[in-house]
This record gives sequence, C-alpha cells and structure tokens, in this order.
Amino acid sequence: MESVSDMKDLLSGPSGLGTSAARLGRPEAVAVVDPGYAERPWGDGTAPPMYVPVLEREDELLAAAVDERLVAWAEGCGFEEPERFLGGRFGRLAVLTHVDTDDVEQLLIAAKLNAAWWAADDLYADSTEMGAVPEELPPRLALAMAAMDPVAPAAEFTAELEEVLNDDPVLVGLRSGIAHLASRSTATVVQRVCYSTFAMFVSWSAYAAWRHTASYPPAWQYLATRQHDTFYTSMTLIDAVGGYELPAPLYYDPRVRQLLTAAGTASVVVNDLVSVEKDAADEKPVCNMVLQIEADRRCSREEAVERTVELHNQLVRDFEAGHKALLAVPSVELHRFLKGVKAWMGGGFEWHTTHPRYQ
Ligand SMILES: CC(C)=CCC/C(C)=C(\C)COP(=O)(O)OP(=O)(O)O
Repeated sequence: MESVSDMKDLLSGPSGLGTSAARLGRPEAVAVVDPGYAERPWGDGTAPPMYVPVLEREDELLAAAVDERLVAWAEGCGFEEPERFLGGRFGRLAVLTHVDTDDVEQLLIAAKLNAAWWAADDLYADSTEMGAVPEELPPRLALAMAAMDPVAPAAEFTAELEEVLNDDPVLVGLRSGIAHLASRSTATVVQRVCYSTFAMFVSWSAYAAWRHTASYPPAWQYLATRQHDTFYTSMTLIDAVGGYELPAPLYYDPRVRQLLTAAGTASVVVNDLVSVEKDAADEKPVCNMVLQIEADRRCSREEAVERTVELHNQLVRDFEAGHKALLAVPSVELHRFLKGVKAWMGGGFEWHTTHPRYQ
C-alpha cells in the first residue's frame, strides 16, 4: 500500500505510459506477444468464423471446485435456486478467463461478481419471465449502486435502506461480491469496478426505455450504448484476480482504455451473436446487435450475423495491433494486464460457444 508521501512522489513525478519504470528506477522486462489468435467456427458452423485469441486454459476440476463454492455462496445470498448458478457456470467462466491464477479464493472474486451482474441483468433488466419490468429497472439499479458502494450513514434512513438491501438476493450478491473483492484488492480497484458497473447501468436504463416504448434504436445508437455495457466490466477484475494492481495512471491512459473497450465490446458482440435467438424470443425483444442491424439495414438475419462477425473481428484485430504498439512501454503490470485481457477474450469466446444457455 502506498503512503501519502509515496503518493505525492507519484503525482509530482512523470506520469503516463512509459514513465513508471523511470520513476521507480527499476529495470522492467518487456513481454513478447505470442501469435495466439485463430479463426474459430461457432454455432452450427454456417456463419463466418470469429477471429479470437486462442484458449489458454481449460481445467474442469478447478472449474468444478469454484462452481461448488459459488453455489454455496449463492444459497447464502438467498437465491432460491442456487443450482441455477452452477447452471450459470460462472466458476468455469472465471477459470477460462483468468488464467494467471489457480487459487480458488481469487477466482471467486470473478465468479461471484459475474454471477451477481448476470443475476441483476436477468432478474431486473432482461428476462420478462424472471420478473424484469422496464419501468421498475432504474429504481432497482439505484439500489444496486447503494448495495455496491456504501453511502454516508444517514440516521433513521439508513436503517430503512439496510432492510431493503438485506432482503433482495441480487443486492445481497452484489454487496457480498464487492466485499470479497475489497478483502483481496485495493480501494482504487473497488471504485474502478463500481463506476464501470454504474456506467453499465445507464445503458441498461436506455434499453429499458426502448423496450418499454417498443421504439428500438438504429444500430449505431445501440452500439454506442452497448459499448458502456460490455465485458469491459468483467475485465476490471483482471489484476485483482491475478493478485496485483495496474496503477490508475496506466489503467486510465486513453490508449489503454481504448484497447480495453475494444476487447470488452468484442467479447460482448460474441454474446450478442450467440444469444440472438434467446433475445428475439422475449415478449419484449432484448436489444441485440444482430437484431438492430437486421432492422436498421433491412437485411436478412444471415447478413446481419455476417456484418456483426465482421465488426467483432475488426475489434479483435484493433486490439491485437494496439497491444503490439504498447509492448514498448516498460511496465510489467501493463503487459501482464493486457495479456490477461487477451486471455479473457479467448476464454469468453469458449464459455459462450459451449454454454447450454446459448445453444
Ligand atoms: C458479466 C457482466 C459484466 C454482465 C453485465 C451485462 C452483460 C454485458 C451481459 C450479461 C451480457 O449481455 P446480455 O445481457 O445480452 O447477456 P445474455 O445474452 O442475457 O447472457
């Protein structure tokens, strides 16, 4: 942990890409990017392949160990069907995407938070069958923010708030997931994760307005909204799960941010591609890039899928090129983080294309 005087040094010294090694006066290794990308078929094999980083780890035993702990946790949060979470296989998601640790407690940071985000997404935002009501979404999300990011104590009003926060499994799950993260990371990372989640909630509210009015946006507007609702949020956990921290001046450098958002968007476009049938089937159809392109460009589903794959592949190639460009930066943490982002994309593709939810 840095002291106040360390922080002053940090702030008065040079900042931004390439300066941390100079500031700390230590030699740092420059990692080499492996050429680990491949064109992978998916679905029934009729759509064009997706260009993705190769899968770096598959470990069913480790995934089962994390999923077992996750189900017990979900039961403790009050979810009625904790096995649903094993069905959700978020332990497997953590194992496939966070390949630089095999410590179950560390992997549970990602498993718990992804499970809680997905629960909020299904139960509050997306699934009419599971109780999502567009008009009720914004106030529910406001409480989700209070669950994740404790507000200042406010006498009798806090008691009333606490009652509600303890009564809803989604809110208990979000709060507990953040507590697990906080016990193993820093306040900076916790706030990074919270604020990325809150930006995502604004996008969910936009989708709710579109679904409520049955007036869907053009593809460009959906994409602009989706780009703040992506697996970027899951990727905010990469260093915390790996047991290190990418310092904020590097994490928020615009070049790094652009790479992370390209990776997050590419990974969520995979989700749109595999969930198009499920999203279209809801009585209030869920916004989805394929569906928005199909409506906006007045084309067939098949052509909309092709255009969406093209977009995905371009985003991955942009990430690949940008990653290479940043290899010159002398920061071990940055290289480890970007390698982690690449591995997340590969694991995310594997998870989505093998998960029964999307078959
Ligand atoms: C894990 C995480 C950051 C979840 C936030 C919401 C999100 C980006 C998804 C759950 C993926 O998108 P979508 O809501 O379309 O997912 P499903 O198709 O319902 O699985």
